[in-house]
Amino acid sequence: MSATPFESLEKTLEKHIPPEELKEVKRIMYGKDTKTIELPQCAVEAAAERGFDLQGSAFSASVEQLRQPRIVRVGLIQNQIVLPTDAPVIEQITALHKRVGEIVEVAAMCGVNIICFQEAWTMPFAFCTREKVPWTEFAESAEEGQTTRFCQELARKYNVVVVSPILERDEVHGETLWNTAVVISNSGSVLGKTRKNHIPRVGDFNESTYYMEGNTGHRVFQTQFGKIAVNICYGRHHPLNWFMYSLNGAEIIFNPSATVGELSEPMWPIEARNAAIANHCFTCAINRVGTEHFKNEFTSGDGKKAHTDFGHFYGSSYVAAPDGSRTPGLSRTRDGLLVAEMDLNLTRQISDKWSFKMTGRYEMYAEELAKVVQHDFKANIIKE
Ligand SMILES: NC(=O)NCCC(=O)O
Repeated sequence: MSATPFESLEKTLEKHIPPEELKEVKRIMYGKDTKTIELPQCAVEAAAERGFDLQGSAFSASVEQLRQPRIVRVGLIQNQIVLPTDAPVIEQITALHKRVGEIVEVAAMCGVNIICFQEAWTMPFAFCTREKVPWTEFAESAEEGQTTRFCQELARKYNVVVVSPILERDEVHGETLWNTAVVISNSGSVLGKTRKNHIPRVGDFNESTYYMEGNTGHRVFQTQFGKIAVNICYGRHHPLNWFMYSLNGAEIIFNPSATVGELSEPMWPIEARNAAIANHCFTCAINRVGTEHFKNEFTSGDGKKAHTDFGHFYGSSYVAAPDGSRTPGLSRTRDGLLVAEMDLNLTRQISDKWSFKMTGRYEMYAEELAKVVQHDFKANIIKE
């Protein structure tokens, strides 16, 4: 990182563009303006004291004659690891529980109903190393692990749905490891789990060393606050992955991620936002923050010199709405909590306007895709 870190795109635009032009720039780049939510003073003070970025934005929707608004507040948490990566495993996990717990407390002050953490939130993103030890020791049972028990307490205490993405150890199936999001109801019970479908094979993201492609399909969780799904990290590059969650009825799709500036930053503001537009739903993109250093050097066979860090995880978590609008992003460099208020009625309102689900030619795609996946498929190219 440079000496003066680039804090966020929004801050730079606000600093350099005159107000009248800024309005137009934002209209084109960010869509219909979101409203800043006035958050309680106690939350603002706690965030300042605890050293994290706190932002609140609300999306607007039309008032309908036959349905009441369905207002939901979601909370997105992005954070750095707390201890060095060579600290004892249990101490690293406990320190992360403590840090995220104090941010969740502020989310509760802000009236958040559903909260989601970043991908593999209880550990450093050690998958770059390809070392098994001690990283596999961070894996836990989705149903009974200490992290799930911790989240159950949070859910009960604050009446909040918790989406907790962890490295899962599946003892029932021969200790298989998975990249899993556990969904905990606001009652405190484990509603279920959903696994990452797509494993990256790019740069230092050597994740296939650790866990397998998910086998839970595109399940959607009916919560008290709406129907939610979780498309974990690399799944955001796969439009059909978002699409399938949406076909199963997801109104909000969370995308807990871990990705670095050099690899994906220009794609970040586009992909989840495009998914919200294409699927008439809300999407929540969450990325971790900071640079994580490892004891042993590693390479990824890409010609780069051996190194001990992944690069900078750029945070910038945001929420996008089906009308194409989006919130400003959280900081690129600091821990943060983004509170976004939405009326879920907007999903149907935009669906009625643009009708992508009606105009999509699914039967034609299904027929053609069935042929494409055959080993003897021949591309449909007409030649002279
Ligand atoms: N964690 C993960 O899947 N990262 C892959 C890199 C990216 O998707 O930008």
